[in-house]
Amino acid sequence: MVILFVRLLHPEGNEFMSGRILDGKQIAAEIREEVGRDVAAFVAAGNPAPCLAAVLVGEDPASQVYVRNKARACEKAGIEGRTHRLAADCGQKHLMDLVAQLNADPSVNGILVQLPLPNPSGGPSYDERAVLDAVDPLKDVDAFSPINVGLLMQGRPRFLPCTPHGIVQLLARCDISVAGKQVCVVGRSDIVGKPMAMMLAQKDGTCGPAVANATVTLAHSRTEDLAAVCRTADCLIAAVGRPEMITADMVKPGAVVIDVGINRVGEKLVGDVAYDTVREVASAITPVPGGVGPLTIAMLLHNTLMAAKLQCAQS
Ligand SMILES: Nc1nc2c(c(=O)[nH]1)N[C@@H](CN(C=O)c1ccc(C(=O)N[C@@H](CCC(=O)O)C(=O)O)cc1)CN2
Repeated sequence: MVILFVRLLHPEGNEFMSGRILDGKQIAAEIREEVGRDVAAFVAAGNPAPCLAAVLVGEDPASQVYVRNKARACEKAGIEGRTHRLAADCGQKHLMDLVAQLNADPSVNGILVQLPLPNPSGGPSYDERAVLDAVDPLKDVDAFSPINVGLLMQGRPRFLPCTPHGIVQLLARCDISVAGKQVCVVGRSDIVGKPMAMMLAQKDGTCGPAVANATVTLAHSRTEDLAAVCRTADCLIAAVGRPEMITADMVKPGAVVIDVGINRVGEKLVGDVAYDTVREVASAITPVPGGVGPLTIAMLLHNTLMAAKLQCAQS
């Protein structure tokens, strides 16, 4: 892992550090290699290669990239990746039928439905919740089904949602402990914000490596004086989907800043954090691209192998 650690002199004379860059891409590569080795051992023990079915509805360019990258990552790790492409206007029933078919197919270990589902003008709208509810919890490698969300909530998770799990791995592998510390998660989405807050507040070891026991604040668009709330955080996790919304004045000096945002601004990809200026205040920060994003895919591979092992143990 490349760690940049540069000492600078502030124009006003205070010495401070430019934050260490947390290289998610490198850590994701390490995890993918580990999963690849575990897959090889699983297959060498006489099991079929794990199989992940990805369902892509419509032609959203970003979703196409993510699904393609997931298929490539599967292939490299020795996992069979199957992509099911449906037209944007295929309709709820068609999509539900495909999920039911994948649930029933014993050769499929993991199922994911790429989000967001399209919302074509004049076309059918989708009940996303109903689709995610329909995925067999034992194949739910995104951990979006109510059973898996409930198990996490109760502190006995089966699968961990990929992006928050990636962040936990990143912190652990960079030797950053949040135990007893103030963590502020900005954004209350079902995919990132809510499960992230839950995972960091759990007891040690509940969610993998010992990145837990934090005192968590879950902030959102209605939080009063968001800047002041953010400034209380030793670790600030931004998952709001608004380009460069977290500015340096919202960050406590020395805080660890994790940027989950991936926003396209013209040709450029930017996070939810104003990287250049926040880096001057933070002790460590994830870049965009190359931070949290790659970890999402690495943890999906991890979950797919786990699903294959679970199903193997049950048969
Ligand atoms: N079913 C799911 N849908 C979505 C999820 C998810 O976990 N499950 N998360 C996001 C999209 N996503 C994975 O699906 C994802 C997003 C970004 C990256 C990534 O590696 N980003 C790169 C930049 C890539 C680019 O050029 O766009 C980076 O940050 O370095 C991976 C996966 C929403 N939907």
